[in-house]
Amino acid sequence: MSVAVMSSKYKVGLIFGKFYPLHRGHVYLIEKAVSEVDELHIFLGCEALRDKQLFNKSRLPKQPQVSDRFSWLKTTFKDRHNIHIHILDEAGIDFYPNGWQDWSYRVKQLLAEHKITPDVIFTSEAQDVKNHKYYFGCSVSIVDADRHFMDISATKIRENPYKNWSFITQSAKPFFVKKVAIIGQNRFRDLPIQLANIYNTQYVSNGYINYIEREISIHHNKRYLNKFDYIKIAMLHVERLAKAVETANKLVFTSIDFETLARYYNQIFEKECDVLNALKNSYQFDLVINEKDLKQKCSQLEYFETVLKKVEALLI
Ligand SMILES: NC(=O)c1ccc[n+]([C@@H]2O[C@H](COP(=O)([O-])OP(=O)(O)OC[C@H]3O[C@@H](n4cnc5c(N)ncnc54)[C@H](O)[C@@H]3O)[C@@H](O)[C@H]2O)c1
Repeated sequence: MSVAVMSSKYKVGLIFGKFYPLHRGHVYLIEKAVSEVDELHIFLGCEALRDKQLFNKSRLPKQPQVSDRFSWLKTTFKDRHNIHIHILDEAGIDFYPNGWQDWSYRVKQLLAEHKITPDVIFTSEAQDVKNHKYYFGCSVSIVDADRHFMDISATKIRENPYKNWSFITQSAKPFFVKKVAIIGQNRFRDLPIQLANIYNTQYVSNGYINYIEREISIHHNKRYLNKFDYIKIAMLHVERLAKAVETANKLVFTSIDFETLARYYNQIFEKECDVLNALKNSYQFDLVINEKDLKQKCSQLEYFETVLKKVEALLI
């Protein structure tokens, strides 16, 4: 039995965007567009000064680089073989909407380079239709101009990524996840687990901590962990954190940071460890709370409330 091959409305479609950051409204536009074309080309527009300005105006915890934005698109559409992603360097062109002529010229150069002849441009910006038609001479298809289907914009996400978390694509979320280390002993040790439960997210455990603390407190001659074990423990922790970030809900919690680990090493072996020191300086936690830095003689509830307040402040 032969299967009828459905023909697309258009052969080649284009989409332009900054994807700063990539959200589900963009994905809706792209998936809807690709159902009307044989091949879809997405152009990720980059302009260093504009991108920096957008970041400065935003409440994003760190600036997404071109490589991040490219990788969000690549990851999201990794199984969509007729979606092609290109980087469009917009350097030196007046910012939208003042540079249409130069901008379209730059786009046309890139299209020629890749031998792309567009039949249609997809956008949700009704005000751009006239210019797209004029400069590219092809059809323009408007998708959900009023954002009925996915009521979100990248501006809103930049203003508050945590409030708009559900709109950020799964591929982009790890970039925004904040890492929190809550360090302490006894009942303080439960706090990162409690918070992970409250925030419906991941706790990254490290079963070696109890061991290490025993080695510090009991000064016997026999050591169970050698210097290399410490490096292995640190690397394992980096790996576990990275894995947790992949599926975390805004935050990940753990009970050790690398500064503490380097200090323990120092105490035990009475020397510095270059690997742990490098990790301590390069690995960024967004919040580290150490029991010893908090007011002493607090009740468990007071500790809980103090720490919770600090964590809440990360998501504002
Ligand atoms: N320099 C110029 O004069 C000029 C002119 C035209 C275009 N441009 C460039 O084109 C790019 C346009 O980027 P942008 O700001 O539109 O990017 P964007 O990343 O905000 O949006 C990308 C696309 O997704 C659509 N979209 C956004 N939210 C949506 C939602 N909720 N539902 C459905 N669709 C949604 C937008 O309409 C756009 O078509 C930029 O790189 C800009 O510099 C520049």
